[in-house]
Amino acid sequence: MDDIQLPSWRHVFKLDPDKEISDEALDKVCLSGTDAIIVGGSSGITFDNTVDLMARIRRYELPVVQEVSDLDAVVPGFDAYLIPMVLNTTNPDWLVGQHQRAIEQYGYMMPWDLLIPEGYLILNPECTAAKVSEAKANLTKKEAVAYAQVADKLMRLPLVYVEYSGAFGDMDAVKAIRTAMSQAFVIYGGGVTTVEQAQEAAEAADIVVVGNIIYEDMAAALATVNAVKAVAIEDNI
Ligand SMILES: CC(C)=CCC/C(C)=C/CC/C(C)=C/CC/C(C)=C/CC/C(C)=C/CC/C(C)=C/CC/C(C)=C/COP(=O)(O)OP(=O)(O)O
Ligand SMILES: O=P(O)(O)OC[C@@H](O)CO
Ligand SMILES: [Mg+2]
Repeated sequence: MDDIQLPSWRHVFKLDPDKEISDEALDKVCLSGTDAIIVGGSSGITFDNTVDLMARIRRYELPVVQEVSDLDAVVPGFDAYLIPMVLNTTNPDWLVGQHQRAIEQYGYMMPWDLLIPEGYLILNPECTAAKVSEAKANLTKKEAVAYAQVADKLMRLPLVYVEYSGAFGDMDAVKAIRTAMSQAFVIYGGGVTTVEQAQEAAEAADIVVVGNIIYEDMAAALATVNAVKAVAIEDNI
């Protein structure tokens, strides 16, 4: 984690291997001033489409990390691997089950130093990740904060990812989660499409992730970089 200086990240683009992106568009994303690229998605992720995207991003200097959502699509060569553990899943397979099988399968070849576990809190019941991981995503603010505290204070995970993929979330809830953390950084992702939303998210979370808008409106996506970085956030931990 030290090697990729994740605590200094403020803005990150998430690229989906299952979606087409032209070389020209990728150039804009990678030279945008964002702090890093996350490669991941919740469906249609394969080894081949992930290798292809990683190789194209590797031409640039910025860090590139894979968010693992399918064991068959783990690709060597990323700077680090984000490992989601879905805190509010109703099926332990998405919390520790697949993880146990992955560790058993990789054995001594597991690059432990490159793994960054993230307590994944999915708060948009309509998003693919919620459906895939059987998450109970309709939570009150109090319930959401308590889940995040499980990750931070009991599991001591370095990251809590508040996921609203596809919809702009409740920034009061994100702020309350961040305030309740003792050591975990809070990543926010979901529905950031405008400068105003980027600013609001940057006031609430340590790191803001921007995904879908890249494929819909490149200018709007690029504008989120400076919008996030212009917001100073006080150290929380
Ligand atoms: C030699 C070498 C490099 C080895 C690597 C070894 C390695 C890294 C092994 C993996 C270790 C490990 C413990 C893996 C865990 C495996 C695993 C599959 C865990 C479960 C992941 C999980 C909980 C998936 C559920 C869905 C989810 C939360 C996905 C991630 C989030 C995401 C990308 C959401 C956004 O998706 P998107 O497609 O944008 O969604 P929309 O449709 O809503 O836009
Ligand atoms: O695609 P969007 O809605 O921007 O969300 C970003 C990210 O949190 C998805 O995992
Ligand atoms: Mg997406």
